Amino acid sequence: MTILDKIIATKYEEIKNYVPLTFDGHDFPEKSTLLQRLLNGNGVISEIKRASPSKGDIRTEVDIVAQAKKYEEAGAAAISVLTDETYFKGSIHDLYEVTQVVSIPVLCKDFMVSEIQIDRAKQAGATIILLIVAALENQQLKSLNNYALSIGLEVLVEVHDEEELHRALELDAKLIGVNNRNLKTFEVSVERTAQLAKQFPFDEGRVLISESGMNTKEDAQFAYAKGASGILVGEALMRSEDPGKWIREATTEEALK
Ligand SMILES: O=P(O)(O)OC[C@@H](O)[C@@H](O)c1c[nH]c2ccccc12
Repeated sequence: MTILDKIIATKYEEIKNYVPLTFDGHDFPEKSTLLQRLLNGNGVISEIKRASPSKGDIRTEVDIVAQAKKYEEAGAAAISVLTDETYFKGSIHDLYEVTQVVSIPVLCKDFMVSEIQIDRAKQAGATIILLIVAALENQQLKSLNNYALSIGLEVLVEVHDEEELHRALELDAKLIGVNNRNLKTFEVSVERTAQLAKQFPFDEGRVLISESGMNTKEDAQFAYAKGASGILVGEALMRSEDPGKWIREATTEEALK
């Protein structure tokens, strides 16, 4: 059993125990789309990540509202909030706290296997959800994708190899994330982005986002040079003394317009 299998199995258990949310799903600051922002220029999807199965605790006691505001002020393309509780020490409440205070797009970062989770993400104010191709059967992938789009959410479709990229393209996904980290072995290599970029149809209105293992500005420049429009950064920003500076240095001028 891989770690991904374990996370998914736990997720099904978690879903059984969901208590209805009290958030009303309205009155959030209005948010632009991530796709539009990344078509304008290269930017950083900045993540709130307290812990992870590969790194253990990163910064569990962070003031996430302050952190999210720093991200937004620096010109982040979007904010990603890890909501998985068991393996990442996040929660749907973390997401809700962030969506209330920012007006840039917010990604609910979780292992989506059911429409209930998508409804909850929306109720908590997310504007984007993640679908991990490696974690889903084709039918499930399609129906969750259609469902999320039908309720007005954007979908970031995550891939790790060529076969998964083709499955994402079959959905006509516009936001495709190449995860540089293998979720089965935790191995990280930015070369993944370079490899898959070679197969990527950079037609109008489709963007590649390079996810994970972006530790330095040079990593960001490398990903952009290979064709990425955005990068998704968690740990480096959570550990940085000045996440705003990190984001500004990895964002192009056009992205801020
Ligand atoms: O902390 P990093 O290496 O910058 O990675 C961020 C992000 O890409 C990573 O958190 C991530 C990418 N895809 C995921 C799927 C589930 C959970 C987490 C992730």
